[in-house]
Amino acid sequence: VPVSGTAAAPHATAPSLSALHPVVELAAERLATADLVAAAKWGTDSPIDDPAREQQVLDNVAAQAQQLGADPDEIRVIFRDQIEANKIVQRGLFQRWTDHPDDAPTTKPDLSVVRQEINRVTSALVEALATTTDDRGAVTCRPELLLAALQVHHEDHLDALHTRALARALRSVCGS
Ligand SMILES: O=C(O)C(=O)C[C@]1(C(=O)O)C=C[C@@H](O)C=C1
Repeated sequence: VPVSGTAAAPHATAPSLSALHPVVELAAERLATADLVAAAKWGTDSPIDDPAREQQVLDNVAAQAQQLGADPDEIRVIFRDQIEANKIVQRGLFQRWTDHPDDAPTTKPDLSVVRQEINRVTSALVEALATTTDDRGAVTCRPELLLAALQVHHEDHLDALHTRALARALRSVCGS
C-alpha cells in the first residue's frame, strides 16, 4: 500500500471528495481571513463587531445568489453563520493575545486589503453554494458535509479554535 500523498501530488491516493468539499474548503478559507482581521483590529479602536459591514456582506451575497439562481434568503442565513464563525475566531485570538501578549501579532495588516480578500472568498463560496443546491437539499447532505469537514480539518491542519468555528460556519449548509 503506497504511503498516502507526496509533496508533488498530495492528493494522488486520497479518497474521492464529497460534492460539498469545495463549500467546506471555502468556509475554512474564509475563516482563515479572521486571523488577518483580528491582527488588523488588535490594539486599535476598531471593534470585532461591525454591523454596517455585516449588512454590506449579507446584501452582496443575496444579490449574487439571485444572479446565480440560488435562494437569496438561504444564502443569507448561511452567511450569518460565516460571520458568526469569523467572530468566534477573532474573539478567540483576542483572548489568546490578551493572555499571552508574546503571541500577539507584530505586524498590522490593512483592514481594507483584508476585506478585499474576504470579498473574493465570499464570492467563491456563494458560487460553490449555488452549484451544490441539490446536494444541500438531499438526505445525504449531513453525512457528506461531515465527511468533507473531516477531510478539510485534516488537509488544513485546523487548530481547536478554527475547528470549533468551522462547525459553527457549517450549521445551516444542509438547511436549518
Ligand atoms: O470585516 C470585518 O471587520 C470583519 O470582522 C469580518 C466580518 C465578516 O465575517 O465578514 C465579521 C465580523 C464583522 O462584524 C464584520 C464582518
